[in-house]
Amino acid sequence: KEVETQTKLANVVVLATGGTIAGAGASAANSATYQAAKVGVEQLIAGIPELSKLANVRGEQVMQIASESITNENLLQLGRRVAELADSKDVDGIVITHGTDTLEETAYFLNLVEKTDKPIIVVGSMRPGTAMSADGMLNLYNAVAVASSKEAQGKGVLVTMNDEIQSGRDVSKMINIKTEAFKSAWGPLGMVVEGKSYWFRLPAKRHTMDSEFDIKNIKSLPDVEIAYSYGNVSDTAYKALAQSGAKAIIHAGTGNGSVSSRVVPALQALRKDGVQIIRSSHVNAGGFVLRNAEQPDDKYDWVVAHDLNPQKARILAMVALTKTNDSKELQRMFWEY
Ligand SMILES: NC(=O)C[C@H](N)C(=O)O
Repeated sequence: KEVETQTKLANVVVLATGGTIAGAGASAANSATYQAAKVGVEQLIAGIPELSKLANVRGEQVMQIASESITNENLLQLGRRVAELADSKDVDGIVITHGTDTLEETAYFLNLVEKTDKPIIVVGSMRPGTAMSADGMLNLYNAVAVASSKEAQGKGVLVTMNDEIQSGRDVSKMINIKTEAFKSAWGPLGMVVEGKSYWFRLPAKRHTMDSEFDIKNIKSLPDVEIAYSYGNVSDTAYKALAQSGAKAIIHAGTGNGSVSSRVVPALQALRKDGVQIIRSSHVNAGGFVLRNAEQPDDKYDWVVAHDLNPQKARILAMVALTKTNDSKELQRMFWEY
């Protein structure tokens, strides 16, 4: 009987990349002062014996970094390893432990480029494992639970933080320090409680199997940069980014992705020089930028990021630019993904 149940367990691989979930502080009182990316994947898994009841879990250390330092090369390396594992008959689900600072970027990237129905869950923590009320253990337990469940198949890349199942496309780190840091403007997809998932909605945007992008065809990612807007902003950053070789600039705009009259002429000139201009918004709870509202995008040949925040817009722009440099095609992609 025992053996029979064992063989029915799903095979889940935990790919560890670092972050606070692998962090360690000097004392249990250090919930905010600690070093990220210290604990290895074997120790993370061994720290949660209950995982063995959910799945056959094995770990791989892909990198060991704080996620603010992740590079495009790191993204590609991780994406390729995920694709290899997803192609393997012996793997049913993949969990990626990750720092929370850029977790939303990695989750969205994988959501765009991984051609698989198998569950891919990205997870992190707000407190290191050495702190009182550390959240990593439960977040990881929940990630393995979702990764080993049939219901998670075909729902795109998911994020399990604070008992919630979020779409990797929509979710964003909205606050630091607090454990309820990850939110989506459109709400979570479900909840995980005691290792069981409860679903309430599905992602509406194209992802994974339904995506036109494939990590296997992406050799490198083009340089896409973000410029932040505010009162009294100048065009210096925009020009400097273009000069350093940016193929597209994400305008992290105020409000509806509005552009200061001091910056508009520079952006018109950069577009004429071939740089793609993509208007996003840095409002905290989720922007909503529409074409030709605030600025005549049709006339200037600019693109709008719609509800994607600047850092997610950068991810889609990089992936999209591997296929096309046509602004109309880029805009289509920004509506569909
Ligand atoms: N909570 C965290 O994981 C923050 C950390 N700086 C990281 O992203 O790696």
